[in-house]
Amino acid sequence: MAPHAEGTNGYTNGASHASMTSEKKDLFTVESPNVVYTDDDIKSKYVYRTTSVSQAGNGKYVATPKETVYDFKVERKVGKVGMMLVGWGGNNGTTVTAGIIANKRGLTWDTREGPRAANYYGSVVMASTMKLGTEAKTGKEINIPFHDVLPMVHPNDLVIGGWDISSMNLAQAMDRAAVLEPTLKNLVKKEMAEMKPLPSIYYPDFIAANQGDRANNLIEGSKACMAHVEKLRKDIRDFKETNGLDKVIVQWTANTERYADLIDGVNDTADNLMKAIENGHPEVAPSTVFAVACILENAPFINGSPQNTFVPGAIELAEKHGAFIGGDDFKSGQTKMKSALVDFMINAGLKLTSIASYNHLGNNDGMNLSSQKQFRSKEISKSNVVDDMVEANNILYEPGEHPDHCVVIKYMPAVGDNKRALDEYYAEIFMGGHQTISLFNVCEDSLLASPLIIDLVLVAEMMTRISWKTNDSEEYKGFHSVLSILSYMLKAPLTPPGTPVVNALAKQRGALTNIFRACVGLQPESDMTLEHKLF
Ligand SMILES: NC(=O)c1ccc[n+]([C@@H]2O[C@H](COP(=O)([O-])OP(=O)(O)OC[C@H]3O[C@@H](n4cnc5c(N)ncnc54)[C@H](O)[C@@H]3O)[C@@H](O)[C@H]2O)c1
Ligand SMILES: O=P([O-])([O-])O[C@@H]1[C@@H](O)[C@H](O)[C@@H](O)[C@H](O)[C@@H]1O
Repeated sequence: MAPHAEGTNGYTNGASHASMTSEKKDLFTVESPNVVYTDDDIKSKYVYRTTSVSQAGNGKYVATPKETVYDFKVERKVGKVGMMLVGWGGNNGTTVTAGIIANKRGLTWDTREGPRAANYYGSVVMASTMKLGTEAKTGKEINIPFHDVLPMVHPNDLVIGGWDISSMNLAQAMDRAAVLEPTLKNLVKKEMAEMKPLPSIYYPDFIAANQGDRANNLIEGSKACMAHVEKLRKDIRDFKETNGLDKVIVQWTANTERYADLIDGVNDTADNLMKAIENGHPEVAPSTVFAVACILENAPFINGSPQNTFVPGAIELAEKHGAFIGGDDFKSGQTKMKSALVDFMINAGLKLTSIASYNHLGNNDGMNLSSQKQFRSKEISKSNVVDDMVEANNILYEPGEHPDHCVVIKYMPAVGDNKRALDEYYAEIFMGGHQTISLFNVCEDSLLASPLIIDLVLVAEMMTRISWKTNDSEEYKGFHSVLSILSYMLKAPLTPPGTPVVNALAKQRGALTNIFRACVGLQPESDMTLEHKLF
């Protein structure tokens, strides 16, 4: 692909590249012949620069710089967006709902440490910044709120709904969750008492038996069927119509399910999965039925739990329909730290040889995970997070060599949502030495997960308004159905079949940041700062 000639306006439609009117004045404008603003969208030509490597024999390589020109288009109108949570009555569901209400109303409440105000701390979109560039005159670094890099929906504007197998209204469920301060709960409970989860599907074999007591808000039927798919599709359509929404994003924040067996002829292809649902096959999980319903309704579906919701047939179905899916398992605390610390240690040339991760917690999630099959789903998602970082360093690790790694989770009711995470990282260092790093991390699990639920909705919704093409095609199209751009918020990132999984936290954030920058024609964030070195 011949690189686009820099400096010429790649557009002939006469649209000026600075005239822009939109409901919300953008924080910045990109002045470039490759970026055009209209009332409806932002179009940019972006030169994507990579290095193509080929083997030259006897262990040598040839590295060839490569350029691909992409045309990106961002729809500027945000529209009215709904967030539907599966498991809305859980600790995460009630906490994120109360948090958005508190922010929307600008609430403050008393605590033992004094007054506290609503915030979005822990959300990368709402509470972090990115470097826009350096000030022309002074060279000073200018950082902007992440939320302002593209026209994104504001969480305060989200219309929230969802399903739960428990009939409790959101105020009762918030009390049951025991996460938030009573002073805050009192300010939002009236509004939350009006929120009632829709009945949901419940296939007992997929979650711990100890969850049975709360299952009193059910759609009839205890295994997959097309009636369930159609009911959930109708729920989404009704929610959209009742609230006058332009789109709905659905997230699974219900209990962790056991892994589903992967069976040829049942869930290996889209057609077989649909047939399996029609035939009521017992190996189709509730989360997969939700995924199918969302794919058919073209509602992005994100799995915040570790089970293998996206069996191969579900991924193929999403690809066939051009629907967005993402997952798996919110990356909230212990694993988030791990994906940063392991990246630091290995990239510092320290040979990590053992990672021991233990945690205990006393919330309902912990109770569900006290059942071996459900714990196994979580053990898998918490264990694979170091693979890419280890494989990338063939100086420290032989092929197939990796640190010892154990994951232990215990249910201790007394501590409730205040998860305790203890980690020990043990490494070989210079000349036969050792380094031991021990971490003790205490947090309300739901206060870490709730901002991730918000980020996942905001980014997934943004992706529905981004399309791309190359010079040799007229048609713009969406990103691949599997939204690997969501990886930063997830423990076990789902990626398009055959593409690599990246777990390193800094790389995940870099991908998210730089893809959004590319959509307005900006080059990736570079820490080279040559302007401060070459003068
Ligand atoms: N920090 C975190 O809280 C965190 C981090 C990573 C992953 N997760 C995952 O997020 C999920 C939710 O966590 P939580 O603490 O809110 O758990 P929770 O047990 O408090 O809430 C789960 C909710 O799902 C409901 N539910 C179960 N099956 C359902 C179904 N088929 N349809 C609709 N609702 C159903 C339950 O009634 C419950 O209200 C869990 O799978 C957990 O592993 C949580
Ligand atoms: O995100 P993270 O802190 O690594 O992992 C957490 C686990 O430690 C915890 O036991 C579980 O209940 C949460 O759902 C979450 O998965």
